[in-house]
Amino acid sequence: MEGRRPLLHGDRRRPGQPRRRLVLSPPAVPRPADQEPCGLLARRHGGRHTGEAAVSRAYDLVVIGGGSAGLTAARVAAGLGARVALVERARLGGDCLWTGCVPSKALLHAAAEVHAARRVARYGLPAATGPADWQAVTVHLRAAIGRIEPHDSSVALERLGVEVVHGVARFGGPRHVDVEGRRLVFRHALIATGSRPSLPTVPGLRDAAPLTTDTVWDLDRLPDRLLVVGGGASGCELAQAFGRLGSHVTLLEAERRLLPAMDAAAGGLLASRLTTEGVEVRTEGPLRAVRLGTAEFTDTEGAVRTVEFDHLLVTAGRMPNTDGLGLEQAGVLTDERGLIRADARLRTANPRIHAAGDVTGRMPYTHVAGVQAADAVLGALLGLRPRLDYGAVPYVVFTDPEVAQVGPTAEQAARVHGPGVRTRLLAHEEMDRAVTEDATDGFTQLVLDPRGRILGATVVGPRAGEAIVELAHAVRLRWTPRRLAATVHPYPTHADGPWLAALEEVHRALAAPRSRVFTGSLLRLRRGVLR
Ligand SMILES: Cc1cc2nc3c(=O)[nH]c(=O)nc-3n(C[C@H](O)[C@H](O)[C@H](O)COP(=O)(O)OP(=O)(O)OC[C@H]3O[C@@H](n4cnc5c(N)ncnc54)[C@H](O)[C@@H]3O)c2cc1C
Ligand SMILES: NC(=O)c1ccc[n+]([C@@H]2O[C@H](COP(=O)([O-])OP(=O)(O)OC[C@H]3O[C@@H](n4cnc5c(N)ncnc54)[C@H](O)[C@@H]3O)[C@@H](O)[C@H]2O)c1
Repeated sequence: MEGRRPLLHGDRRRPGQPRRRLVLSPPAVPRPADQEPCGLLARRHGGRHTGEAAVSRAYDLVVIGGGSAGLTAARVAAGLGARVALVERARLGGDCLWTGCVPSKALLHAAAEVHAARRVARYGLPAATGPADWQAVTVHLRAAIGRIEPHDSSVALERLGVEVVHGVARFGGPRHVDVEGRRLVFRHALIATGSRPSLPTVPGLRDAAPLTTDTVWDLDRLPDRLLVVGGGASGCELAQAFGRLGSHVTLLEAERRLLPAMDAAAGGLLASRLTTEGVEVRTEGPLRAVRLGTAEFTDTEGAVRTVEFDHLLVTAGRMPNTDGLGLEQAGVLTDERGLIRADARLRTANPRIHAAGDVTGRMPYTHVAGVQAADAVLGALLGLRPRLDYGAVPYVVFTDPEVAQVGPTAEQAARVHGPGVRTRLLAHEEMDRAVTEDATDGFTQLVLDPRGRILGATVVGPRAGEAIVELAHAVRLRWTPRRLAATVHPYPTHADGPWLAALEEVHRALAAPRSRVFTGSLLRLRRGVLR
């Protein structure tokens, strides 16, 4: 949809909204086992255990799941004046707050500081050596979570007029959800139940009790030898973070490169950076078996290789939380992976029920979950037809260097648009800000369609996550590099990458033989006039 409204689509926090409560002493990261039993919660929130479900007045919207998608949906719907209930079985805040974006970015920040401290000898200061203090690192992670959590809390939602219902939700029919003995009748419902880590079927893997992104935060000490299985976004971020903190890390990826879904050069560049930092990168083949602290995989030549580890962390993808939801009773369909089937407006097979977030499998990121949720609410409650342009949604892997992408890679674009697709590459040796920071391992690449419009882009380097934003504008608005180049950028910034790449394209176009005919004639004419 053109002209999106930022307030409705803001995902985590509305601009300018004050934080309501500051947690001064960091809370422990609660585990599911620490949570109150559902029965107690159900009683506290008005459920009755009489055998018969207690039926409430119909809600305009019942939201199932209190993660990035569900929270945004509830806030937007309450803001419209709707009668909203949000059901959460565990902790409000979902994956992003407790086990995803927030702890992983806090961990990467701690690791970056440790990494910098190890490198200060070149400025005449004593360099830090040895492993970081894991307990101190987790204090930082918990503090970050603790400062964001109040915004996502029941108190904050209830202040907005959302009724928060604690317990496991299950559809009992096409128009109602049952929660711990209570029946919530709805005009519309939103499924925002998210996803969880999936474990590949590998002999011995489950017996090895692998860590996942749900549990790695509960480690009580820094692993000595950590094997990370899966070189996607989670695997790369966590491998680099643990390596910098002092673990000996092996990163095993089934495909031939890291971040296989992203630009090939980006994955290669990240692999060489991780290797330089001491991470053993094995992009050779899938994990085949695990036994007694040893993992087996087959290398590119077909030979069986082994890696020894103390801790095993599996980051090999995620699966949707759709089992046990009573989808059949609700008339909602899923695909073979369990993802909710929904149309472009996020309506499921039951038009009263929408879906948003990871459970849809479409770009599983927090910012997408929030926008989908807001769109679904506007569609359900107001009959509007917002439509997210997924081709213009940027995403970022927060390693050092950051890897940011919007739209298709050159390979993907060529498959759709044919041989007329071109790229314009700017190596970051050409970018003075990168030179001043000794961070020239990176590049900005524009992917241009046969008509010369910006279809996609990759940025690898510091602050790539910030630099990609203007390229997302360019993709969404179908800009040419000339259009992008017309805005003057401050010097020297990391935003220079997109600008210099666009300027390079403009200058090359000016120097092309066809343009030279025109510029040459104009020059000769002006020489004649101004003799
Ligand atoms: C390590 C890691 C790092 C990440 N980093 C980033 C990042 O930097 N940027 C980014 O954009 N994305 C990141 N992500 C992805 C991001 O966390 C997810 O895309 C996002 O949290 C999905 O939100 P959601 O609302 O769809 O699901 P969730 O946050 O998973 O919320 C779903 C909620 O539904 C509840 N629920 C499930 N079933 C029921 C039921 N039957 N009844 C009641 N409640 C139920 C769950 O308890 C949960 O709270 C990261 C993910 C991981 C794993
Ligand atoms: N910065 C971010 O925005 C960020 C960070 C982390 C995670 N996430 C989100 O969380 C989701 C999950 O991330 P993820 O990294 O777990 O999943 P992913 O699907 O992105 O990557 C999983 C990787 O594991 C590999 N793999 C699968 N089975 C394997 C095996 N048996 N042996 C070796 N390798 C194997 C796959 O080839 C793939 O590269 C992603 O979809 C992503 O959107 C986002």
